[in-house]
Amino acid sequence: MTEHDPAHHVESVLPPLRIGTRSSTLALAQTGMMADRLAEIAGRDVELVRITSHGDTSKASLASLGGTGVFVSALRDALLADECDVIVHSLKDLPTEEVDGIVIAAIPTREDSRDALCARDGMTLQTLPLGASVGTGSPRRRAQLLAARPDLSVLDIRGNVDTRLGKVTTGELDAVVLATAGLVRIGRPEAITQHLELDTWPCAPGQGALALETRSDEASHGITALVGQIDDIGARVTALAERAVLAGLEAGCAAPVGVTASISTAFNADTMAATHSLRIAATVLSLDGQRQITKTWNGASDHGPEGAALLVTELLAAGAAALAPLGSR
Ligand SMILES: NCc1[nH]cc(CCC(=O)O)c1CC(=O)O
Repeated sequence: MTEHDPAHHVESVLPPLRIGTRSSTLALAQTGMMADRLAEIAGRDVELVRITSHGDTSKASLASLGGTGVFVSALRDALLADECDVIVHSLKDLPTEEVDGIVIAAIPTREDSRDALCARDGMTLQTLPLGASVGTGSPRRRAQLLAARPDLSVLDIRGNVDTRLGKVTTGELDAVVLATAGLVRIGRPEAITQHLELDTWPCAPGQGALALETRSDEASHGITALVGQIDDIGARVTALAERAVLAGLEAGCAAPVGVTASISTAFNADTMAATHSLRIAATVLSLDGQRQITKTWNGASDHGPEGAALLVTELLAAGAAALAPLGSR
């Protein structure tokens, strides 16, 4: 998908649908995929509008800039200013509180939500040498790494997915932990030397899911409905259940919290109907990885918000707030 792909040129009176995106390799890859799908269903031209924020140009740590929210705000400002019609985010980077004038019009089918170890020489968490250096900017991943291997030297890194991978290629680090989804989307799945399984290594809430936002005013209803056609109910239910736990804990994407939701479908021969059950597992870790609390909930897939609320109550009752700085959202 390029900004002016002739394959997507359709004669019509409508101006092109403008899709706002960050300019990182990952953002362009995932927005391009969504642009292709929207062009197909919209029957009209689409164009990408690149939005650069302070977070993309500054070398300061992400935390000092106010977290990943800096990227999100720039996109939302452009959407509200009518510089674009749709914006595409990684759902896990979206703060959990709602914003006036904006709706999540679609959460498309989710990519693999597992984290991945990308180590030199094909190594795994088990085979990395004693004291090996592993890079991550995420407190959750740091805590999970130290829980598995307290001897590791976990280094705080930031930058785009390609920059992070580069630190392993050049020998600066022995390994980095990244999201499988991002690696797949930028076409680098071969860099993965070990998938970290969700039952022992829960992901960030919403990891692997995208969120497409539109304006919620009357005039934008047509666009919201159009974008809504690429919503995936399973992705929405699981990703929003995971985010509800994060919101209930009043935690942000930088908190050492992993939440994984999954749906299983069974056919009931008595009622001749399929039942969809939802499982949510939430873990809060201490920053040093030495302590963790995990709670799980199983129920009907349309009771995700209630399940998430119950988990939050149980986690807090078990002392989650004392275990880790959940922080402000
Ligand atoms: N915070 C950066 C970020 N936001 C979304 C992804 C990956 C793609 C996804 O989770 O959908 C990444 C990179 C990473 O965590 O490795």
